[in-house]
Amino acid sequence: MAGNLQQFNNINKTKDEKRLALVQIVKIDLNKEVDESNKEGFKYSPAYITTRSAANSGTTSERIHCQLLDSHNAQIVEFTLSYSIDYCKLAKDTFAIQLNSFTYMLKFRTPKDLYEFSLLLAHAKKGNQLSVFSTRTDEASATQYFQFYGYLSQQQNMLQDYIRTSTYQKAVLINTIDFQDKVVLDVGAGSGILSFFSIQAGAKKVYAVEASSMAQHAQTLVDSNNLGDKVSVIAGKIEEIELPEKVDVIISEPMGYMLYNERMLETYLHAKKWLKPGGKMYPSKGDLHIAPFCDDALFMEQTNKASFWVQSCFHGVDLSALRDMAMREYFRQPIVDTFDIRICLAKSVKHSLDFLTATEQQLHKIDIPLEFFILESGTLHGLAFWFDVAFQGSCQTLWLSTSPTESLTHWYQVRCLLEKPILAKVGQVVTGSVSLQANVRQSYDVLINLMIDGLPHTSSSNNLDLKNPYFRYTGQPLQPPPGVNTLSPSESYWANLDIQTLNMVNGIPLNGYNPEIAMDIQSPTGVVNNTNLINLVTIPQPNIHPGSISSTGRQRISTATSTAGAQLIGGGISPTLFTSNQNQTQQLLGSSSSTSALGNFPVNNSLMIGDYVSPNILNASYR
Ligand SMILES: C[S@@+](CC[C@H](N)C(=O)[O-])C[C@H]1O[C@@H](n2cnc3c(N)ncnc32)[C@H](O)[C@@H]1O
Repeated sequence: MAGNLQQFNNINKTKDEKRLALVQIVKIDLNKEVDESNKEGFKYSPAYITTRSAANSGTTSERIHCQLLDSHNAQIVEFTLSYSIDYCKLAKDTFAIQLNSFTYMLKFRTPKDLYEFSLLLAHAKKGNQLSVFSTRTDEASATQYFQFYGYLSQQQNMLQDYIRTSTYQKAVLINTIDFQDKVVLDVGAGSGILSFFSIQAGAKKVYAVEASSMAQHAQTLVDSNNLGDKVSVIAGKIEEIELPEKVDVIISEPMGYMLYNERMLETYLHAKKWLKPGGKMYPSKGDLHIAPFCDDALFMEQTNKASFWVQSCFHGVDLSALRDMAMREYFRQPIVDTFDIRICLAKSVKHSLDFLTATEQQLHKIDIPLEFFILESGTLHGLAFWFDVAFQGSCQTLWLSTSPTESLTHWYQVRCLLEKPILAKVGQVVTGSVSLQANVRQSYDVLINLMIDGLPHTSSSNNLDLKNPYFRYTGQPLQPPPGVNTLSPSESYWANLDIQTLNMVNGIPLNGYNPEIAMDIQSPTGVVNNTNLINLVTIPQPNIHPGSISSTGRQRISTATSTAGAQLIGGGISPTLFTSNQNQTQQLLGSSSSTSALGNFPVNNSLMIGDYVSPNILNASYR
């Protein structure tokens, strides 16, 4: 009898296949009585169980594949261990496992052998338990999601969002004290860009965890940048991987549309199980802003689309029975694009989330009470959403903003329409709520409820599907909403021109009224070359693509006239300009040409839309 389990543990048929000895296997058909031959079976005679790990489809977790073999190596039964398999210890040396309608009694030579075998099973069952991620995510959604992020082109789109990427880099580099000689966890590392920034700030070790196949590309970059000793790329989900140590800092870019789409913030919060007490989070806080807006054109556009279904004789067919369904479908779509802040009828309500203290569970249902003091009369067509995140570093706090008043990012803004708009008058108070209910499609059902305070008959609500937004951004310059002019536009235009003319000499703008500007320096081409003015040709341009979102969408509407002011919000200014003088910065910010002010890169909006594939085309866009 080959009863020593330890001895058989060492018999590896393949690298990860183990053959374990059993005393005997008795198969019991629960519907029949145990026959005589099976009684014999309890005598010691060799039998085996072999276990082999097999990758789970689409995930990095492993299953344990088992075979029960008799003494002649013939297979008795084959099965895969899962958390749902029933097994129990029957006696100090006997173990029962139920597979389909049969129970197999596995009798071991000694209790110690049984104990070792049950440890193996317990471990396998644990390994097969659904992770937090799998429990909350539909498998098809996860597959599509990680396929999306496995494309270099999608990572490029994010990297090329200049506001996003440069704000992250700046947040890290102005707070090197938080990174110097520290251990960092990069949650959802993608190409590894945030890991590289952490190393630039002096981190001694970075664990770059990435669940999509992008992990391989990140490894390539780590190797080609000779950082293999400092950056460890770990392929897998944060919820399922193990780290060799706890970390001082967690860095991540987990924000989706409306902040919460993708449910990756939950992954970010989950990662705190690896954070040392007192550790830092980059970013550390998120604010979701919500404001009521008026936009007749948008409302009409959606309504008109549904009007197609009003036709009573479309190729001879009456479609009108589906008109209401079509309306429902269009109004269930949150609209992703940008707008002039002046369409907002009241100041935004802010809902803050402190990433250091928040829990994953808190994000399963987010209820936000609303109270708006109407500042502008108009038809309230719905709610506009945008978000800001803060990097509250030990040295300095930096904000990354997706506000309509700031430079456009690839998150744009999101608007949720009401099918039944509300007429709101200045001085009135609008109350209500937004409820975000997480779903297994890595997104949220958005329920909005609004009414003029004290007037229940004005109440209006809508239920939207954040997973299926309508991508409406065209890149066209923004039009101010009608009815915002309190001065005569024609007169103020000419008045403005007069002021500009006063400030020009031979068509060249003066630095205010500064008489000291020398206008007499001639370039070899004969063009006046004023050293106080920025020279777009000779300024070294950063080797950074300004991003696919740019000047045609919206330049930052800013009251800040200094570079410092712009730096605060991570505005769309090239790093080289942080050192240039105020005139230069202002001149560039004021640029309205169709080439980017940041590096003379031509901006092609149709290309941009092509890069950020509309969810309505592929139904697979997360950003
Ligand atoms: C918005 S991208 C950010 C990529 C990169 N950090 C950057 O800033 O460019 C989010 C990344 O997180 C990964 N990710 C999402 N959920 C994850 C999870 N649960 N575990 C590990 N990676 C995840 C995605 O595959 C994706 O590459």
